[in-house]
Amino acid sequence: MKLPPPFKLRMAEFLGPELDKFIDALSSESPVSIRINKQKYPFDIAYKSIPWTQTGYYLPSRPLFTADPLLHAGAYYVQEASSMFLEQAVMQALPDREGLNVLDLCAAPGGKSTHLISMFSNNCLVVSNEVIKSRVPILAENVQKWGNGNVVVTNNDPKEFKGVKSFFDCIVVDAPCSGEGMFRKNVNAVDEWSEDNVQHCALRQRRILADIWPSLKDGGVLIYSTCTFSREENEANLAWLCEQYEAENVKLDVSDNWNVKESAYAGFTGYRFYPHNAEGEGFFLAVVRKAAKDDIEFKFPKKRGKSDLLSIEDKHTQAFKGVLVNAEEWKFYSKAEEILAFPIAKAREFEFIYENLYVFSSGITIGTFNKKEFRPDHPLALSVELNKTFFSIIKVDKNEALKFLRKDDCVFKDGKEGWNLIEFEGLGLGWVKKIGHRFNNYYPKEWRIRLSMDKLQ
Ligand SMILES: C[S@@+](CC[C@H](N)C(=O)[O-])C[C@H]1O[C@@H](n2cnc3c(N)ncnc32)[C@H](O)[C@@H]1O
Repeated sequence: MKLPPPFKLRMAEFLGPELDKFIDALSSESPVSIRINKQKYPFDIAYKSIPWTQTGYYLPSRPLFTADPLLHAGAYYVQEASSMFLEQAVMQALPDREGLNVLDLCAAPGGKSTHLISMFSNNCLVVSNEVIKSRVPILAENVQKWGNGNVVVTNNDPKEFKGVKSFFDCIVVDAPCSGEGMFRKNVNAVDEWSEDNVQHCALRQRRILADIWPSLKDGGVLIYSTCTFSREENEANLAWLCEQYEAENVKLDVSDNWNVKESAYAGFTGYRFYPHNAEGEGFFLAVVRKAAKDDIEFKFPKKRGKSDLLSIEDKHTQAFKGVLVNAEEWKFYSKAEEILAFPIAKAREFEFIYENLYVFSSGITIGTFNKKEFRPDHPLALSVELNKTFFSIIKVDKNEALKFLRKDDCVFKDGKEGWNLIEFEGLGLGWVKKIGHRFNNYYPKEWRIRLSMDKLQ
């Protein structure tokens, strides 16, 4: 790999005699790793575990992930190992995770969001935001596959969070960066690297931090990460943040065996992953806590904003309430034709997000009533809250699952007239509607597998 000389000089400053090892590591194979969705796949995993997370594993080689129906069912997420260190920041800085409001500000394609969702249960609200419109659908897809209903996917610029002041207990800023830590995985990042770009990224990151800071509650935690090594984009930005605002640096306990490097700069401590030390790509993470003032209770504004969300009175929910297990813990809403559900525990917060931000998808979309017929929505099939006794189930093998996921015409031995859930190894994949001998495949066309069956087998 031909590295830009000024980049090498910068790395020599950090690494000294270890520079050659670092450069050698950039020419070695990247580890392949996945993070398991324990709510969907609670089984023992035979692979080597990633030490800084309870649900991450290294695979011995890279399989054709597209050909695994379990990936499409949301049983796991393919994610770079270092970035799973987010779990340590959350677990250590927020040991009590009850009733919190959480924001993942730079969320697409959803690696950190799906990880956060696994750490914050239904009495918490998770807002998963992405500013770039074209990247929002893949984020929503990954969140929906993960299957939890306490999540709102939004499409807003950080400065548009102005109306959501002092609301979040935790904000994750996985900032757009110069990508030095991804040189091994993405050689284009090497060509795009320049000193100017590092400065440009650092300034953009400061803008993002300054824009979102007012949305963090007093005493709240901001977790900042990048996949780059430059000090300007990492410690220096956070030292600047603590200088500008009232915030303190939170230190984490890191085991020596993980080979994560604690870095100190201008009195600020962060955690660095170098590919020749830790088993993963280059990564940086640091945590700050906003100074706690006397009154840390968030109060909803008296005047409500506008929203297209209408709550459905309880007496009108009987026809579809049974589709969720523990339906009494969910509040039902209509949005245009659609019925959706959100945990009652966070219903007011959920409505507040609708009143203030541009919501792309949210909660569990249950379905629509068309000419009095209930038509289930795709996310319901993927939901961990689905009450399977409500539906007829067609269990499929791998071959049938792949055909279904390709949106091919399918014929099944079983199945009742009407809606049937397609299930692979106990996990919902989507819906078919049986009409006479025909099965209409309702897998979303934008999500379908595009590889041919012979390439998948
Ligand atoms: C490092 S990636 C996020 C990866 C994601 N957190 C994950 O774990 O899958 C940074 C994200 O920031 C978004 N982004 C780009 N410019 C931005 C800006 N000015 N403000 C906020 N986010 C931005 C990018 O579109 C990208 O999705």
